[in-house]
Amino acid sequence: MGIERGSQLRTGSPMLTVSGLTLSRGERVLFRDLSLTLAAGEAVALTGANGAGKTSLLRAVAGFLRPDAGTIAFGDLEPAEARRRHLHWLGHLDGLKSARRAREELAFQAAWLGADAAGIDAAVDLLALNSLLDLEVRQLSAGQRRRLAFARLIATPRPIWLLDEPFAPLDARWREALGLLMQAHVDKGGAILAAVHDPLPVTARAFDIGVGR
Ligand SMILES: Nc1ncnc2c1ncn2[C@@H]1O[C@H](COP(=O)(O)OP(=O)(O)OP(=O)(O)O)[C@@H](O)[C@H]1O
Repeated sequence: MGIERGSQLRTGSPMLTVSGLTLSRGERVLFRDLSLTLAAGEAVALTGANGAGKTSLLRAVAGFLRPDAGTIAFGDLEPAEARRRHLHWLGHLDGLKSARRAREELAFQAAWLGADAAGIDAAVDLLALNSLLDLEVRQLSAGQRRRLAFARLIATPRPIWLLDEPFAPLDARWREALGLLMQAHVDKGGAILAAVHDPLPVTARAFDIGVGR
C-alpha cells in the first residue's frame, strides 16, 4: 500500500509550512507569530501545556479555524485541495457515529474518503478489527473506538496525518502497534503532526508551543 500517487512526496521536501501564525480563541490570543515546517518523511511531536493551543493549531492546519494572521501552505498544492485529498485529521473526539455498527461506520468513512475494498481489508487486518465489526460503535471501548477511527488512515493512503493525542486511550500493546504504523507511514515519505503529552513511539522532532494559561 503506497501513499497517494501524484502527491509529490520526496523525503525532506516541505509538505506543510506554517508561517507567522497568530491564533485566538474567543478573546484570548493563544500564540503569535508561530512558524513550523513539516517535511515528507518526518514526524513532529507537538507538545505544550494544557490549553497552550495544540488542538487549535491542528484545527487551523486542517482548515477548521481561521487564524488572525499568518499563512498555512501545503507545498505546491492549493490549500483547499490539499485539505480535501491529501490530509487525514484524527481528533481526540473521533467523530464516529455511535449507533452504527463498526462495519458500517468503517465502510461509510472509507467510501467518503475514496478507499477501495483492499484498503479496508488491510486496515481491518492491521488494526485487528475483525471481531469488533458487528458491534455498534457505542459498544466499543475507548481504545477499540480509537483503532476503528485510525482504520480510515490505513484504508485510504494520504500523505499528511494530523493527529490529536492519538495514543490517549490505547494500552501498551496498541501504542506500540500504532507507533509501528506511524513509523511505516513516515518511512514511506508521509508526514505526521501529532499533539501529544507523552513521547511519540516514533522517530520524531519535538515542537513545543508554550505554557498555556
Ligand atoms: N470553542 C472554543 N471557544 C473558545 N475557546 C476555546 C474553544 N476551544 C478551545 N478553547 C480555548 O483555547 C485554548 C486552547 O485550547 P486547545 O484545546 O487548543 O489546547 P491544547 O494545547 O490542545 O490543550 P490540552 O493539552 O488540554 O488538550 C484553551 O484555553 C481553550 O479553553
